This record gives sequence, C-alpha cells and structure tokens, in this order.
Amino acid sequence: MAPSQKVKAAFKAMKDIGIPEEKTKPALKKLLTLFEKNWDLIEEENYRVLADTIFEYEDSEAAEKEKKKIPGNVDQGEVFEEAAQMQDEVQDEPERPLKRLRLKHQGQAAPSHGQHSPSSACALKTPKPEPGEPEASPSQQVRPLTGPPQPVVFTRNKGKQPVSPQVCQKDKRTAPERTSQALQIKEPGVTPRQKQPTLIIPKDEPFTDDMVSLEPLAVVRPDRTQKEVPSNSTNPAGSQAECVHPEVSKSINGVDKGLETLASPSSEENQIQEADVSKKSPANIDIAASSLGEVKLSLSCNPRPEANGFCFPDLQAVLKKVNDNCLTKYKIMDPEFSVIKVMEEFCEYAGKLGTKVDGVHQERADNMVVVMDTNPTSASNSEPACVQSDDQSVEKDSIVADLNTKSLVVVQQQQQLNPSSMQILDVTSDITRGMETVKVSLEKSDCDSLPLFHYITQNVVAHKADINFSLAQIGDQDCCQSCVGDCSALSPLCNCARRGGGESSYTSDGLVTEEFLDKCISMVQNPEKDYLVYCKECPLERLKNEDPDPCKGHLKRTFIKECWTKCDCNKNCGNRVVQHGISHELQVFWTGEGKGWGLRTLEDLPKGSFVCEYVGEVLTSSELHERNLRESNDKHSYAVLLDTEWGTRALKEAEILCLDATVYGNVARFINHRCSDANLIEIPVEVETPNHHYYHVALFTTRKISAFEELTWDYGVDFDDGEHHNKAFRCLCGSNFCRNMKRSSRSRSTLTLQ
Ligand SMILES: C[S@@+](CC[C@H](N)C(=O)[O-])C[C@H]1O[C@@H](n2cnc3c(N)ncnc32)[C@H](O)[C@@H]1O
Repeated sequence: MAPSQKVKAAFKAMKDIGIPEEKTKPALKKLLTLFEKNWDLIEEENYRVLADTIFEYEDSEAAEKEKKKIPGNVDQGEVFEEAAQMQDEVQDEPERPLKRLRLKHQGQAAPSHGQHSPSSACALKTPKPEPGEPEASPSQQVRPLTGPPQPVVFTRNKGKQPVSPQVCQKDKRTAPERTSQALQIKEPGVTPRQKQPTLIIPKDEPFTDDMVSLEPLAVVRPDRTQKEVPSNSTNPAGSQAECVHPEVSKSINGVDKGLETLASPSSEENQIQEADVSKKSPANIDIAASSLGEVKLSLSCNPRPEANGFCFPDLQAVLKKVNDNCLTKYKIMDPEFSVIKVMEEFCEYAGKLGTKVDGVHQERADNMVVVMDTNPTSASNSEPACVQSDDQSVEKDSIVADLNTKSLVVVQQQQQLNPSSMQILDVTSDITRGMETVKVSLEKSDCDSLPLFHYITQNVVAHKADINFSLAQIGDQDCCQSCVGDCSALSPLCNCARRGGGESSYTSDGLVTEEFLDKCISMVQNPEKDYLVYCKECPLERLKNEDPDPCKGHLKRTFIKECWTKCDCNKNCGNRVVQHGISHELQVFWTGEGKGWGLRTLEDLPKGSFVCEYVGEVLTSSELHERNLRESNDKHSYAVLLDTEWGTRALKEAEILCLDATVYGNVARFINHRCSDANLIEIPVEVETPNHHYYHVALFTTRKISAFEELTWDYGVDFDDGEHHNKAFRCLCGSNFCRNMKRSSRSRSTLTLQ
C-alpha cells in the first residue's frame, strides 16, 4: 500500500473509533518519526499505538487544565458526579475502548477524570480468566452500572502485548456473579484474531444488610484533591503482587437514608457529620453505626504525596508500629496496651452508652439516677409468698384473688432481687416511669441523692402478712349489685356509699364531702374526745417491751367504702375515686429545710381532693419490727401502721398490718410530716376487702392548696415515745402546733410512722 493510502487507512481507523483527523495527525507524525516510518509497528493491533499516543496527548492537555484548578474545592457531590460520569463513559462510549485500555498502562487514574478515578499501580498480573467464567459476548458491550463507580484493575502492558484488565484478587465472588457484571467492549472492525480485551469490572462488594443499615456518623476527610486510595489488604509491604480495591465510601455515597446517625447534629441534611481536617491528614476515617449496635469503622489511609502508587503493607506491621508509637508518644505504661484493645473498648462503650433500658438511653445520664433493683428484705427471706406488682411477670397460679388493676396483687415470689440489676430512671420527667396516669416530675436540683426505691402504684404483700381474701368473701351487703350508673348520685344511697357513715363520702366532683372530711380532721386533731379504743393487752406495746405498757389508745376510724369489681355500677361511678389513682400534677422536690425531699402540688387543689394513696409493702407489725431492728441506721422512715379492728378482740401481732415504702413505694413516700395543721389527711378506704383488717391509706386535702405548696401530712408521731426502737425524727415542720417543740403528751395516733 502506498504511504498516502496508509495514512488514509490510519485516519479511517481512528475515525471509526471516534477520533477526528486533527487529533490523529500530530500523533501519527510523531510515530512515523519515532518508528522511522515503520508502518508495521503503527498498524499493529489495529493502530493501537496510534490511539494510545492520541490519548496521551489528550491526557496531558487535561493535566494542564487540572493544574490550574484550585485544589481542595471539590465537594463530595462533585467527586461522585465525576466518578459516576466515568461510569457513564464506560457505558456510553464503547467506541472509545482504547482510552480505558490505556489507563491500565498507567496504573493510575487518567488526569482527565480527576484524581478520584479508582486505579492501582500495583496490578501487574496477567489476567487469568476465572474458571468457568464465560467470555463476554459482543452483545455485552455495555452493562448497566448502578451504584458508585467501581474500580477497574488492569495489567500493565509491556511492549506491544494486548492488555487486559484483571479482576482484582479481592473479588471473591463466584463466576456467575462476575459474569453477569462483565463488560466486554468490542472495537469496531476488529477481526477475531485481533480480539479486543475484555474489561471485567468487579462487581460491588456483596450488598449485605449490614451495609444497608450503616450510616456514617462522622466523615473526617483530608484534602479531597488527593487521590482516592485503596483500602486495606494484608499484602506484605512493598509487594506488588496483588492489588486492592479503591473503595468508594458509602458515606460519600450518601445512601442508607433513615438509619440512625448517632452523632449527626441534623438528620435532615444527609445525616453525615463531616469534619474537615488538615489537607495533610494521612487518613479518612468513617464511622458508621446502626441501631443494631453494628459499628463500621473505615480507615482509608492516604499514601504519602510523593507516592506513585500504593499497596497496603502488612497489617500486623502497621499495628505494631502504632502500638509502639502510642506507648511512647502517649506515655502508656501498660505493656499489654494494644490498638485492637482500644477498638474493643470502643465497642464496649458504644454498647453500654447505646443500650436502652426502660426505653431510655443511658447516655442521657445527666438527668438520671440509678434505681437499684434490690430488696434486702425479700432477698434475705426465702418465704415463697412474696408479692410484687412492679413490672415483673405475675404467675397466674399464685394469684389469690381476681383483682382489678388498682387492687392488691398476690403472686408467688418470682426471684430474688438482684442488687446488680440496675434500672435507669429518667426521674426528672416522671419518677413513676409512666406507671401513674399523670407524670410526677422531679425538680432537677440535687436529684443524685434521691433515695433508691421501686416505684409501685399499688400495695404489695410482704412475706407473712395474712391478707388473703377473695370475691367470695364479699357478700351482697358489701357491694351494690343492682346499681346502674353513678352511685354517688343515687338516693337512697347504695350499700357501698352508705357504708361511709350513712352519708355519701364523695361529692359528684369526686371530692370528699365537707361533712365527712371535717369529721375525719376532728378525729385526728382531737383523738381523746370520742374516737379512741383501748386494748387490754396492746400488741404494739408488747412488741416494744416484754413487760408492756398500757395501751395508749387507737383511733376508731370512719372509712370510705368504694364500689368495686362485684358492683354493677359504672366503672367511672362517683363512688370510685382512690382506685383510679393520682389525677393531679405533683412534683418531688428538695425541701432544703432539713427534711430531705418533699412533695408538692403543681396545681391548685380544692379542699377534699384525693391526692394519692400511701403505697408500700404490706407486712405485719412484727415483720416491720424485725426490719427496723436490722436496718436501724436509715436516715428516713417510710413505714406506717394500719389501723385494725382495735377493741373488738385480742389481736395477735401478725394481724396488725403495716405499710413500708422504704423499698417499694409510690410518690406518697416523699410527703413530709407537719404537726396538727397539715394540709393532707389520711382517710382509710375500703376497696376490695369487706373488713377493716386491710385497707387503703388515702390522702386528701384538708383545705384548698395552692400550686407549689408543699404537701404535708400529720404522721401522728408521738415525739415523747422514747422507748420506741426507731427514734422519731426531730420535727422541723415549722407549725405553731408542733408537738416536738411543745413536747405535748398527745396519745399516739393509730397511724404512726414508725
Ligand atoms: C416518709 S419520709 C418523707 C420523705 C423524706 N423527707 C425523704 O427525703 O425521703 C419521712 C422522713 O422524712 C423526714 N421528715 C419528714 N417530716 C419531717 C419534719 N417535719 N421534720 C424533720 N424531718 C422530717 C424524717 O426523716 C422522716 O423519717
């Protein structure tokens, strides 16, 4: 062929692959000079060397342009756009395969694609088709690419051998998987003998659930103008034998929406918290966490700027170097120190701080106190019949009575309470942990010293307290089976309402009637008058002394009888108040008056309002006595004595019941004492029992109370009873009628804080 025809043929070959004449011309000139017009060399492999030369010109032009760009101004979006563009080019420009082929020569990203093109300089192996891997057919010229740009790894072409991309060794997928991702690019006009190389683009790492559920917490990126670097591999340092994938960080990818980003300040903006660090930073650190506790820590190590390529060195060697460095640099004395241990600790603390207990994250510890799930009494006693209505499961077999939600629950002892099982309680918002229908907040100050206790909403029976009862015990006279609707509005009164002294105890507003209330107040304030009964041999005195003192007298109280399960009236009947629980906003606060914590109302309360029940463990007076002997050092006392059927017969100690709110209690355990003119009064309320052996201690307002007033209750403490094993506190109630100052010889009330 004449030289002019050879030139024409060269132009045509280039034109076929989309290269215009003006680009071909200088390259061809250069080659003719270089090869001394040896056209064979130029024509070889369908003018391969010519195409390469043209691309080299192109690339050096692009490199020139790159140099003019200001480094560091590339954002993640751009990076991705460019990377995605590169993929698009693979898809959209099959007519320019040689450009891709040329990349493998360099082992680096083409400057025209920016510094973000994935590449590796250490991929030197000749391609080995995977066993069973079918060769891509010409029809597979373009494969649809999804997701981030993937690395294409090439073997270096020495001399004039056809170059082929090599599947990275890291790609351990099965042959069929790879096949489906294979991309063959056919150069136009290529004869079978001149078969073009097949570009095999490694598939994405298998897309697993854990990847989906990971979201970057923080992306610490150094200079983005630096080259994307390969991630880890355990190749020996300096080995050029194997290549590694330049990973495309999922954090850059910006996928995985809707996943938990713990450290992200804003969930609206792509949930990536990004910290720019010095351009000289040697690493990218991505930390991603899922709500399942998985944490993915991704370190991308940037090679030194002068590096021409990068292969990850021996991981052990790196770890050793870091360990040694830490030991000296941070003056760590422990020779056992290791970076891996630090990472384990990272996981440990992430687990601890991220663990939800009772729906509350532990990291919100500022506002929390730890409630220790312990009950020394229960733990020290192996009696099987313990009652617990806290959030522990209830064994049906052991329920003594079929009770409604607000009544006593008797269950088999579930387990010994373990002091190590801690509960986190967000006490500032609600010390009841949602157990009451209203929140009981805690004023934030000094909440650390809030005593540890189990919040319960109804009494629980301790070991020996004998309060077995059943529906069968409730006779027709003890309930209202023919009532419909609201019993408090009935005339004549129903059986239940009448039991409160012939008058209805409640108004239609759910307040204790004025008359009933005044009677109760008078009873407590002037007990000597009419309401005391005396035992021949007082069991309480017997507990204190073998040679008992004479009975000091017990109040003969007036009870409220509420309708209950066996009654046919409406569940919202006006004769059901206490059983519905707390309905006013209350707050536990630090009194700062030497009395410790106290309770106050956050809303105005009219006279006769039900505030709360005094709830605790039901135990016998002898059990309480033993308990007090054992734990005599407690700062505060939380036990009250229940009245019983005093005067009707000789009572045994086991029949006298007490409520102890030391370990299990409700908000009432914070109510402080005030002598005589307290703004609350306790009224015994009969709900599920037809007798007065066991009942509910309900606290009602004695007058109108303004919001933020402290709620107080006259415990009926006899400050002169020096013989009592549990010394009464020095009263700081501030009342003009304080018995502690006057040392009055008032008789001991039947409801006495022990
Ligand atoms: C049922 S607790 C009341 C809540 C208690 N203030 C607290 O911080 O847990 C009863 C204890 O509170 C203290 N207390 C109650 N009223 C008091 C008063 N008027 N003067 C001094 N201390 C009082 C006593 O230590 C008493 O044993």
